[in-house]
Amino acid sequence: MKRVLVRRPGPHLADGLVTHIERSPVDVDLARHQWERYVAALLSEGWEIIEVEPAEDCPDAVFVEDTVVVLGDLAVISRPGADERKPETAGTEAALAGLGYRIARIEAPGTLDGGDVLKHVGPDGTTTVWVGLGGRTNAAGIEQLAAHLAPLGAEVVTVPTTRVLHLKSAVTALPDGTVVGHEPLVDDPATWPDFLPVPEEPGAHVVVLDDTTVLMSTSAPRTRELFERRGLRVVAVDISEYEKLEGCVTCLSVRLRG
Ligand SMILES: NC(=O)NCCC[C@H](N)C(=O)O
Repeated sequence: MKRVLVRRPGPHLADGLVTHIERSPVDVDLARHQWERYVAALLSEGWEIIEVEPAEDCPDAVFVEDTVVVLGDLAVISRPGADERKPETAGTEAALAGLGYRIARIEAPGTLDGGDVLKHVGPDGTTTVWVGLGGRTNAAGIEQLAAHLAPLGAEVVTVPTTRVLHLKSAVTALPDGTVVGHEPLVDDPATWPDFLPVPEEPGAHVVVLDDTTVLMSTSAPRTRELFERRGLRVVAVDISEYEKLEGCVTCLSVRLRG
């Protein structure tokens, strides 16, 4: 079963947080249209869409990835590092509890954003979870996540993240586990022995749709070519209005597998 959580953008999207880049005006109507296209791309790739109830007072709620870490039958509800985003988690918890997931929570003083969590299941079935320690996620949050995931056999590895908002703003993984990133934004590429540098910052962000297909932004055409030369099929979507808010393709959804 391939299901994916998404959350419709609200009316205050343009007021979303911006930390590492200059603020530029967001066209909310265009952003709505881009979100519909993003969801349509997932649907046409065979994913069942599950909408989390909108959180209209939270400008950044569309970045649903930050509110949860899902592994197996467990949903660890995050405690976002930015106070403005803390109310977003209730809707995500309700949606996942409704789908039958076991619920655990990151508690104070821990903070953790789902965008800091990169998971990979190796060919031998071992799960590695790299977690960015930086602006939004603290050591207590990582310790709690590790304790929640340990019974599921996952190994949690802390990765200092200072140059971008979240670990997954810097690196993501291709279907074969190769970790890709735009080197100037990666604190220590040597963390991953098979690190693959990509020529564009948005090229660092992929959503794995199946063993040979990735979803990525149209704003990284040279990286797209690089991936296609490696034999990957690429589905590209324009998410310019979300990129102005330091969002990327990964943060607009949470894939639920199995
Ligand atoms: N996982 C992600 O990359 N999330 C992007 C969140 C962007 C939002 N404007 C924020 O600063 O929280």
